[in-house]
This record gives sequence, structure tokens and C-alpha cells, in this order.
Amino acid sequence: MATVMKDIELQPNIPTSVLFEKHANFIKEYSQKENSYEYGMTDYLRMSGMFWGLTALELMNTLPTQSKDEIAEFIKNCQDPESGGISACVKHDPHILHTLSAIQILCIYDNLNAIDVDGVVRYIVSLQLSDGSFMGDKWGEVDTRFSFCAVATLALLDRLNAIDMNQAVEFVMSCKNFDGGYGSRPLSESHAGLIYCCVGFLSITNRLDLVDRDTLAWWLCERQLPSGGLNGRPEKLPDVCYSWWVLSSLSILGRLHWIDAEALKKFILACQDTDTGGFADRPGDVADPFHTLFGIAAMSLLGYESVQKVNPTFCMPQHVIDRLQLKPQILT
Ligand SMILES: CN(C(=O)[C@H](Cc1cnc[nH]1)NC(=O)OCc1ccccc1)[C@@H](Cc1ccccc1)C(=O)N[C@@H](Cc1c[nH]c2ccccc12)C(=O)NO
Ligand SMILES: [Zn+2]
Repeated sequence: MATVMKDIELQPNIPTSVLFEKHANFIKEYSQKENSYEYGMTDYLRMSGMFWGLTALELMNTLPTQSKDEIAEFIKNCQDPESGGISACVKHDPHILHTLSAIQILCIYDNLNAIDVDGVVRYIVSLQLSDGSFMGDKWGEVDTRFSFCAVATLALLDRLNAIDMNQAVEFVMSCKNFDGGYGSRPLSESHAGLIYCCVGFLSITNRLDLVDRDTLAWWLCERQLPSGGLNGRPEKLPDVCYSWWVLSSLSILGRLHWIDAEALKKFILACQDTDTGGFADRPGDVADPFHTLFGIAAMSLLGYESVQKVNPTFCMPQHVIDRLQLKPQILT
């Protein structure tokens, strides 16, 4: 009985280069369709959506610098004066995910003094529990994603000393599985997105010595399918955003060369929508800003020319990380 591996077939006529013009247009148009149904439906993701769009544009050297003040104004209006946290959109509750996205955007524009930095630090500190873990917001959900958001935000603000670092590391390590991967809580299944968060967390806290380097690198390489694409867990279909979660983790572990880069590049290029611009999760699907950022960021990690270098730990342009004099640990 043949074991059927879930994968896709690449069509013959796929693009052979990144269609930069079309992608820049796609992102700019997306943000202008303010009164469209899709735009309204994604209010709850607005701050993250802005991070995806702006980072993609900066990586393609097309950041709209003229929007700097209006974006700072929007972010200011999203900061809750009482908790110090930042929300996805005005009138929404603050959340650690969108607090990170907001700080990432302000760092790209070198405009951190647009918001109350001490308030943001106070908010992050207020979310840490006694076991070292972090809640996403006041409603109490705990997840290793939020551990990453906490240390990434504090590192960008140069305020890492505000939290109990040893306890924070203890909790993340309690989520390591025997396959070398990490889940969202202790005993949760390994997943490429959470592995990115936990490896990124250990990179920022300078504790990559705690990773089972080759076991984990092996699990990550096993994500590559015959189509060249990467999936997020065994038996799943390939998806261009997993190119980012897996490649950035392998880069931090110094094992990027274990992936078949040429086959992966072909898969990523095939995910471009040649009509609308943008990247979809898989060839032939509808493009969106999320998959557009992670497709471009993955191409950057693969050394594709005329894309700015991206930092694998922060998913931000390397020149921004350099300006902030941040040196997240990577293994060579
Ligand atoms: C809420 N999200 C998801 O659940 C996506 C859905 C998806 C896309 N392709 C396959 N599934 N899943 C996802 O992001 O999984 C990867 C992941 C999971 C956990 C932690 C980190 C990354 C997406 C949005 C979305 C929803 C639906 C369709 C496309 C995008 C999402 O917001 N993901 C997060 C993932 C992420 C990126 N950087 C992070 C840092 C810390 C924590 C999470 C993230 C994000 O981009 N935040 O800025
Ligand atoms: Zn995806």
C-alpha cells in the first residue's frame, strides 16, 4: 500500500523571479481599500497587518516614508493609557501580539518616542506569571508565542532587565518535546510557528545552548516536501509562510544549508499571484499581506538579490536591528 504524502504539483509556467512592482502595488492597494469588507473584517488584526505590509515594503526598498506621522498617530491612539498596552485597532483591547507589532513598526520608522515606552514596559511586566510564562492579555491565555512577544518587545526597547528572565527561560524550556521541537504549553505538540517563537526567544535571551540543535534541525528539514515547499507539521500541506517559520529557525541554529534551497525558491516563486501581485499560501490560492511578507522574508534568507537582508530572530530589516545595536544570538 503506497503511503500517500500530502503535497502539491508545481505547474510548468511558474514565474522565475520576484515580481517586486506587483507586490509593492498589491500591498499599497490593500491598505487603501479601507471601506472594503475584507478591511473591516480584519480590524482585529489591523496592527499586525500594518507590520506585515510595511516590513514587506521596506524589504523591497519601497517603504512609504511620507506615512510616518499618520502611522505614529494611529499607534498612539491604540495605546491604552491605563495598562500601557497597545491594541490591534482603536476601541479594541490591548494585546501583547499587537504591542509587539506596534513597536516593530515604530522601530522601522525610528520613531519610538511617539508612544509611552514606560507604559509598554509596565504592560509586558504585568503579563508575566509566577511560573515565568506570559499571558497574551488580561483574559489570561498562556502561550509560548507570548513569551517571544514579551522579550522581543523589551529587547527593541532595551528594557530586557524589567522581567524575571530565569523564570521566563524555565517556562519555555518546559515546553520542549522529545523531537527537539516546542509547543505552545508543556506537552503541546511541536509546530513550526511555535518553534520559531521559542528558538527566537532563546536567541534574544542568549540561551541557544539549551536547544537540542541537531534533533531540532533534523525535524525542521523533514518539513520539506517533493514540491520543494515546507509544511508546519508532519502530514500537512506545504505553505509559503512555513518557509519563514522553518528557515528563520534553521538560520538561528546555523543549519540553513540543510534545506534544498533551489527547490524551495521554486515553490516560493510559484506562490506569487501574477495578476494581483502578492503571495498566496500555495500556488493558485488568493494572495494576502501575511503570506506576501513571509514569502519575501524567506527569499531574503535564501539570499535572493535586491531584497534587503532580514534578521531571522525579529523578522525585521537587518539595518534596523543594527541601528538599535541589537545582537540576538545565532549559532554558526
Ligand atoms: C492568526 N494567524 C494565524 O493563525 C495563521 C493562519 C495561517 C496562515 N497560514 C497557515 N495558517 N497561522 C500562523 O501564523 O501560524 C504560524 C504561527 C503560529 C504560532 C506562532 C507563530 C507563528 C496569523 C494571521 C492570519 C490569519 C488567517 C490567515 C492568514 C493569516 C497571524 O497573525 N499570525 C501571527 C504569527 C506570528 C508572526 N510573528 C509572531 C511572533 C509571535 C507570535 C506569533 C507570531 C502574526 O503574524 N502575528 O503578527
Ligand atoms: Zn500560511
